[in-house]
Amino acid sequence: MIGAVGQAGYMAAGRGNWYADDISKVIVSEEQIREKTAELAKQVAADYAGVDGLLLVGVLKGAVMFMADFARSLDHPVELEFMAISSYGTRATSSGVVRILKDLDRDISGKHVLVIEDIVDSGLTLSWLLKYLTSRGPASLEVVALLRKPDAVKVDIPVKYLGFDIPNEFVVGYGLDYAERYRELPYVGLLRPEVYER
Ligand SMILES: O=P(O)(O)OC[C@H]1O[C@H](OP(=O)(O)OP(=O)(O)O)[C@H](O)[C@@H]1O
Ligand code: HPA
Ligand SMILES: [Mg+2]
Repeated sequence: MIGAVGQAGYMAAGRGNWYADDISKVIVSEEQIREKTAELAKQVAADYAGVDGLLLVGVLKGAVMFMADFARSLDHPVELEFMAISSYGTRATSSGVVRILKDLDRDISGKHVLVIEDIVDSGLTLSWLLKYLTSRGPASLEVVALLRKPDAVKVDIPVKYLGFDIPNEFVVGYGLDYAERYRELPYVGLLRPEVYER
């Protein structure tokens, strides 16, 4: 479980000031994200050395920042594909109903697929997505997830490449939103409950 670090540095640097009253602390800093992303990319590059046709499937919108940084850290040729799925909408808990907003644009059969996710919370999104992708016949299928909430997981998901286990609280930033806001923050922060309980 990763600890919290102070927010003062970001405030002093003038980043995320708009949200100063909404974020109570930084859960994963920009530097921690950068280091972990490089570490995960190194593992993946080693595991897939010599493998042709590695396809990263990013789960929009939350994975947008992580996908971009991970792909650029990876010393291996990849192709990029995106799906947009949503189960949270404007709520702070999963609706349990996964909706496809954008499907794959192509056939993934015979491809080595890595799903890129920002967070495994209840696990419902990935559980659904892994079944869906498996039915499309990839040569292999694994998950790279930046964050996981071990105390929230309802469905056990095999996450081969994991960044951080974090506390079971609602977080935002680095792609993660509440009601479409906060995605652009460069770090992952704890959203004050007053914001989503308003
Ligand atoms: O493990 P779960 O409880 O299913 O939660 C994880 C999913 O929830 C979020 O997506 P969301 O539905 O908020 O869509 P978004 O990425 O467009 O924000 C997040 O980006 C993950 O895809
Ligand atoms: O903690 C979270 N924050 C934002 N979006 C999410 N989707 C699942 N869990 C979260
Ligand atoms: Mg969301």
